[in-house]
Amino acid sequence: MKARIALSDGTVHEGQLIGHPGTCGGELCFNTSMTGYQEIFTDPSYFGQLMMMTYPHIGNYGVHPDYDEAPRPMVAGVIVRAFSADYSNDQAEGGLGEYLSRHEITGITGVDTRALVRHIRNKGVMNAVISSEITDPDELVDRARRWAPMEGLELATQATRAEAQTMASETNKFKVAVVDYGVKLSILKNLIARGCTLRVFPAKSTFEEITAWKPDGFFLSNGPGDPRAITYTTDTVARIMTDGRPVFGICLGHQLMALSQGIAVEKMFVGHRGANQPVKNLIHDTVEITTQNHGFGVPEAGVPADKADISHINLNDGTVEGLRFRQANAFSVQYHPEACPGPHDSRYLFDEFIHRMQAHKA
Ligand SMILES: NC(=O)CC[C@H](N)C(=O)O
Repeated sequence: MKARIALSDGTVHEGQLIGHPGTCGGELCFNTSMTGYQEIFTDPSYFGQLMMMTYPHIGNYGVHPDYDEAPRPMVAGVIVRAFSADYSNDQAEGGLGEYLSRHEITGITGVDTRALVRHIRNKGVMNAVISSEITDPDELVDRARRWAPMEGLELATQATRAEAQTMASETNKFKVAVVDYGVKLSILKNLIARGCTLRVFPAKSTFEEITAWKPDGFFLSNGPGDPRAITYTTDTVARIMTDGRPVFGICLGHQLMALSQGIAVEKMFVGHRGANQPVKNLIHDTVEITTQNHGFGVPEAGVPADKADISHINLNDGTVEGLRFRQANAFSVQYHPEACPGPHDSRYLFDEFIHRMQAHKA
């Protein structure tokens, strides 16, 4: 079946439907990871976004429940160059096509993704619509134009859990309160593997609700949408930051921590999404290859010296990738140290969080 993708600037490409027949829309992003499509499609930070993979062959190793970062795909839609209906992987428990169909995700294949990625790279990220049912290009472009812009969009309430949940570790060395704005499962697994018993709280939880559990530290998660729109958590984050117990934040969590200290967060031109982004650790003077997924960021000029030190920068464009806060027992990174998918260069950050909780307890 034919499908089309239309961008809000009038660009239209034709291809074939994959997954569920229908119409979907959102911010058109691209990811440069060569593998890991299932982890990417299920990353809750991508809620409300259309995901275009720059790697051309997608689907060829199937799907497996262990690769899920959430119980279902979270992207709004999928764009690929050459979808593979056949797969070959002795672990696979099914094909990507039926997986997308089962979860009612609409996608398009046979699209010149190189041309589309370069287009966005030059013009900046923009909204788009994919459809297998609307054939009129003008109507599709019109729908893309009318789709809600990512700036100002609050999406964490659609990615968080409804109720607090405890996840025990065998050794139970530390109690970590996780504020879930759309947390990736592999982040929780990294904390549990280091002896942390977790209580994962819904995004709207208050400081009192969270601290009643008596955690040894706080973790502020990744998540979708514009961090400046998540105003219901402002008070909670501010009080967590002045509490004294260690705080670690990843991506959206990092952005919320920055905002709580009066540090600005802005929408980026294109953003960083992929498993191959070089980052320099300015404290260790080393380079890490990192996994990233963000469209907002902290501008370097907006980090006052009395508020935070920049600990990491992106080597492609020099943007801020990590902060050590001066007025809080807190550190954060813009990228994803759990790296699912991706190289594990940055997992030392989870160990640092453990060391900080050890030191604070002592
Ligand atoms: N991975 C994330 O937490 C993404 C944070 C935020 N939604 C952004 O796009 O910048």
